[in-house]
Amino acid sequence: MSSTDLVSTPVVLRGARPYGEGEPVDLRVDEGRITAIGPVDSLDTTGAEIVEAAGLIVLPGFVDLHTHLREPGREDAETIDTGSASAALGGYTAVFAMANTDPVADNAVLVEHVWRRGREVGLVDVHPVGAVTVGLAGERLAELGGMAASQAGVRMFSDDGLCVADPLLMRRALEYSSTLGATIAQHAEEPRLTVGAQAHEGEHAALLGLAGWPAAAEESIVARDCLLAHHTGGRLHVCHVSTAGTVEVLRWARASLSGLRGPAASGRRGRVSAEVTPHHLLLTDDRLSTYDPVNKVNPPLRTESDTLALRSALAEGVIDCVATDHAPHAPQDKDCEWAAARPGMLGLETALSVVVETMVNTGLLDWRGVARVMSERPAELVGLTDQGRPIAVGEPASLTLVDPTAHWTVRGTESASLADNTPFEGMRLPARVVATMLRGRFTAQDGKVLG
Ligand SMILES: NC(=O)N[C@@H](CC(=O)O)C(=O)O
Ligand SMILES: [Zn+2]
Ligand SMILES: [Zn+2]
Repeated sequence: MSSTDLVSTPVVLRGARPYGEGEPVDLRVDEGRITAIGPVDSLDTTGAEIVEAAGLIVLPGFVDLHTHLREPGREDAETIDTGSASAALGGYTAVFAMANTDPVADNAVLVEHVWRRGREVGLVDVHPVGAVTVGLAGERLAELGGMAASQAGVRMFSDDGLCVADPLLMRRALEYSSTLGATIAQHAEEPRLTVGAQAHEGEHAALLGLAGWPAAAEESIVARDCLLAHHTGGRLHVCHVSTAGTVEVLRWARASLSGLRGPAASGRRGRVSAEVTPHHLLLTDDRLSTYDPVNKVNPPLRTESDTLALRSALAEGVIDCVATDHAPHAPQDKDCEWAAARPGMLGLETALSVVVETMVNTGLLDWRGVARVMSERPAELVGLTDQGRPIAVGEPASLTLVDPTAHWTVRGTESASLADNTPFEGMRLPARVVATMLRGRFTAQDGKVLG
């Protein structure tokens, strides 16, 4: 039995505001579900642990469609255990673990192993993402059916880290996965346009003499794949959208290719969804001047006008959700010269604060909107039925308590992740996750992980 199945003590959360709206309420949780919601001090507290939550906001637990947990293969950078702890501290109750491990998660045995290990740790639901192609080699399709039918019930496939560049293979992947009700998450990067690329192709890369990664390398693949999704009826999810041009392509695809939007259209005419990372919402390529590889990421940090376009697209729903692309790296892979460093940034513990800084404090999203982009929409995209649910009686108690008035200073060394490659080091950010509850049991409280 996994620790998440243990019967938990009843809890009454006292005085929090669901979605930051209306009057504070008390919310009672028994055996993993919300059993009562009422005015403060109106509920039966018999046998319950009372948790004071005045001034806090309660949201549905966050769902991350894009996490790198590095196990198996790079347990020196992250493990399912440490990555789950980081997720719980960040307010997450479910994460999708990318397949670019060593060995690659391209078969039923491996995805079941990751899934089972996630259950044993029990801090967050770990859903393995299966590779699209065998060994991420981009040559032949992996056994998608076997992974979907395994205990792990894989519902998302991705070669993330690499692009499924061959259009015929991408077509076949979309066709095959649609019969499984699964989604292909594409790392959109035309490899011929990014040979040796080190940074966003623009003014800063030119000044520093770094080989450029042009926006068109992303946009051309996104355009191609939207057409293929339309043609095949497959479900496409675009990973880490980073450019204003990609936003325009998504807008066009949704407006002109009928059937690309909304659950009603899923299945027959194809469907396209997209995510943006917190770092692409906040950071720009002017950070490159320090040559600090902590700023190296794929796709690269872009320009300010890109960040602004990404923010509006997220607010409007052209980009569906926030996904962290939490990419821990061991010190020897980051504390080295720029060209040798691996791309990737930590993200799980800072995601909410960066979303508040870029989306809430700018007036682009309210807390209801935060629930939509960090929990409800990602859960819906992959068909999770017990995550991203309304905060209502009878629903699973997978919840995140947030202090909207807190400020904190990011320190990589204080994170639960094994790695410390946060690009937000030393930044003072707004809002803090105070507690995370997975099916009625606290997984994190006041910055501590509860195992
Ligand atoms: N984002 C990154 O820069 N790196 C990711 C791979 C990826 O998401 O493409 C990683 O696995 O480290
Ligand atoms: Zn990627
Ligand atoms: Zn990734």
